[in-house]
Amino acid sequence: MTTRPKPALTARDIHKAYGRHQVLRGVDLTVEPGQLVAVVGENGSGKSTLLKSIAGTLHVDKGEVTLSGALGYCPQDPVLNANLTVDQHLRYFAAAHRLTSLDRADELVDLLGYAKYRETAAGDLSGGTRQKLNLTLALLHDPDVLLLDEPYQGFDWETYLRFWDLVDQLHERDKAVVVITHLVFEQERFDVLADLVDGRLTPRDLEVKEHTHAGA
Ligand SMILES: Nc1ncnc2c1ncn2[C@@H]1O[C@H](COP(=O)(O)OP(=O)(O)OP(=O)(O)O)[C@@H](O)[C@H]1O
Repeated sequence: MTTRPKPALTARDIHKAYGRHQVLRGVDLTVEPGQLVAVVGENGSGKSTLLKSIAGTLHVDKGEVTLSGALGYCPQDPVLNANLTVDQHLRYFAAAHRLTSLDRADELVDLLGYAKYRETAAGDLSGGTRQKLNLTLALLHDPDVLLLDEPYQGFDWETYLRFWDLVDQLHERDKAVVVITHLVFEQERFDVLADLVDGRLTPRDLEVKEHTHAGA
C-alpha cells in the first residue's frame, strides 16, 4: 500500500477584498512536495494578492492556509534596505534564519552571477541584480515551499536559464514551488497550471513530464 505524502501547501476558500473590491472569492490550492505550479491570469486578476495571502504578509478575510515545512517568499517588489550592501543582507537574513554558515548564500550568488556586487549597497544595484538578491534571500534557508512572484523580472537571458536550472534542482529535491508567470512558452516546465479567473483558481494538470534518472 502506498501512503500519499502530506501536501506541502494547502489553501482553502481564500477570500480577500480591498474595500469593496472583491479580488479573491474562494481560492483553493493544494501543492504536493516536488510539484511545480504556475499561477497565471490577467493583470489585476489577483495573483500577487493570492501569494501575499498564502505567505501571510496580507490579512485575508476568510480562508485557511496550511504549510508543511519552511516557507520562502520572493515578492514582486523586493523588500531591501537601500543602505545595506548585498553581503550585509545575506548576513542579516542568515542570522534571522539562524543559519550557521553562508554556504548556500555563496552558492546562490555564484549561480546567479552577481558576486562582484557583494559590497555594493542595494540602493545602487540595477533592477535585475536587486531581483537576484531578492531571490537569493527567499532561498537562503532552503525552504520546503517556495512562492515566487514573477521572479525573473529584469533577468538577462543567461540568468533566466540559470534560474530554471535552480528550479530544476529544487524540483528534484522535492521542494514545492509556486510561480506567478506571464510567459506562455514556459508552460511545459510546470506540473500544474492554475488559472486565476474571477477570484477563483482552476488548476489543470499538464501532461505527465518524463523524468530521467541517471542510472535508472
Ligand atoms: N493594497 C491594495 N489596495 C487596494 N487595491 C489593491 C491593493 N493591491 C492590489 N489591489 C487591486 O487588487 C487587484 C489585484 O491586484 P494584484 O496585484 O493581486 O493582481 P495581479 O494579478 O498580481 O496583477 P499583475 O499581473 O498586474 O501583477 C487589482 O485590481 C489591484 O489594483
